[in-house]
Amino acid sequence: MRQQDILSLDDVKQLVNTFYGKVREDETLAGIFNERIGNRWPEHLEKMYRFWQTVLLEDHTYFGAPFPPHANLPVEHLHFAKWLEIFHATVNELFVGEKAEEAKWRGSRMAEMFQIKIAHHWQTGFRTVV
Ligand code: HEM
Repeated sequence: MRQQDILSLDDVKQLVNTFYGKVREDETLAGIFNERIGNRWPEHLEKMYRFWQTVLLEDHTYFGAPFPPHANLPVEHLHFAKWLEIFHATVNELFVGEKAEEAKWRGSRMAEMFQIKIAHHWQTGFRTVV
């Protein structure tokens, strides 16, 4: 167990690899991820390193739009609750400090925002993906 903050790209990689390792074994989430990602896991992980590197280390390497790939996923509150449970547990297991808190805070805010956008997306008949 390492108890230090998330300070480098190697730390970000460790967080992302450990998190998605657990996701891929979780009965609620594994099927949803595998169905969409198929054999593109290496690319997905690379993208997520860049996403969290941008958020936590202020190294701007991610230029995507996070929401659109989630708009049509078969997910509801219970999936986001599970995502957050695994993400928070992974951060707590590996890191401690300001960036570790920020990672959990950011994950929670994004999960909240995605759920609001997904609800809106369904209500408006799939017209909005922004
Ligand atoms: C129920 C919860 C979630 C599920 C099932 C889920 C699933 C996925 C899947 C399948 C992809 C890959 C899409 C593709 O490449 O075809 C993806 C991409 C991504 N996810 Fe999630 N996700 C969830 C929650 C979150 C949360 C809370 C965050 C924010 C921290 C997040 C951030 C991202 C980002 C940044 C990408 C890459 C977007 C891009 O293509 O640029 N996801 N997600």
